[in-house]
Amino acid sequence: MRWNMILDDIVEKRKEQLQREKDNIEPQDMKEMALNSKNKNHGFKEALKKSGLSVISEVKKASPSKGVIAEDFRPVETAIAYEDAGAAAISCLTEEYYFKGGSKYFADIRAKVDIPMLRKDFIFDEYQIYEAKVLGADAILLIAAILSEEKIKEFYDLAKSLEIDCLVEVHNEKELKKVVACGCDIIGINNRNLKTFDVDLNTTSKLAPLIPYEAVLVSESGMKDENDMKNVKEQGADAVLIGETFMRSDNIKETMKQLRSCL
Ligand SMILES: O=C(O)c1ccccc1NCC(=O)[C@H](O)[C@H](O)COP(=O)(O)O
Repeated sequence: MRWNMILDDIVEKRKEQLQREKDNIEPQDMKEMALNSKNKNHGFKEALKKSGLSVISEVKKASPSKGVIAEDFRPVETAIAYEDAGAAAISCLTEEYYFKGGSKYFADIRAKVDIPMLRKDFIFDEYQIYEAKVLGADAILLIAAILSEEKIKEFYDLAKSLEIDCLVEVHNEKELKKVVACGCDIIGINNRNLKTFDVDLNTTSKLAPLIPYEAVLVSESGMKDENDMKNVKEQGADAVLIGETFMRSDNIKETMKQLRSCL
C-alpha cells in the first residue's frame, strides 16, 4: 500500500462530508458567522506549556486502525471526566466516516467544559477553519502530509487571524522541514505509521531534536502507560495527545493518575 493511501481515502470521504456541510451552510454565510463570532480562545498554546507534561485528551469513537473503540460512546460525559481528571485540553474528532465524530459532538462538549478544545479533523479547505471558529474551537489540526507548504502557511495565518491556534502534525523529516519553514509554533509528532498503523515512540525521539526550541512539541498517538509518558517527556515533549487509552478506560481519573505517575 502506498504511504499516503489511507490519508488519501480519508480525505476523499472528507470531501463528501464537506459538501454536505456546505449544502447546509453556504461558504459566505459560514465566513460571516466566523468573522462575527464572539468565541474567545481559552488559551490552547498556554495550556500546553504548563510545567510537566500536559495532556490533550481525545474524544474518539472509532479510528481507521481500530474500528469502533467506544461502543457506548458518551462524548460529553467523557469530556467532563477529562476536565475533572486534569486534562490540559480536549481533542474532539469531527470527521464522520472513519472516526464516527461530528461537529455536533464538538459543540455539545464546548457548551459543557471550560478548558481549551482542539478540532481534530482533516483540514484542506478554508471553510473548515471558519466552521471551527463558529464551533468554538481554540485550535485546529493541520496535517503536513496532506498540505503543501503554501497551504500550511495560508491556513496557519487564517487561523491566527481568527484567534485559533494550530497544532501542525508531522510524521517524518520532510514534513517537519516544511512546517518549520512556515514558522509554526505548535508541532505535533505523530508516532503512528499510516502505512502499517504501527505506533513507534522512536518517531518522537528521531524528530524531537529537529524541532525549534521555542516551538511547543506534542507527541501524538500510542501512549499506553507511564513509561511511554516518561519516554516522550525525556525526548523534550511539552504535551501528549492521547485517545484510545482513555476511550477504553472505565475510570478516566485513575488512568490519568497512572499515566502521570512517573513524571
Ligand atoms: O488512529 C488512527 O487509526 C488514524 C489513522 C489515520 C490517520 C489518523 C489516525 N489517528 C488520528 C490520531 O492522530 C490519533 O487519534 C491521536 O493521535 C490519538 O492517538 P491514540 O492515543 O493512539 O488513540
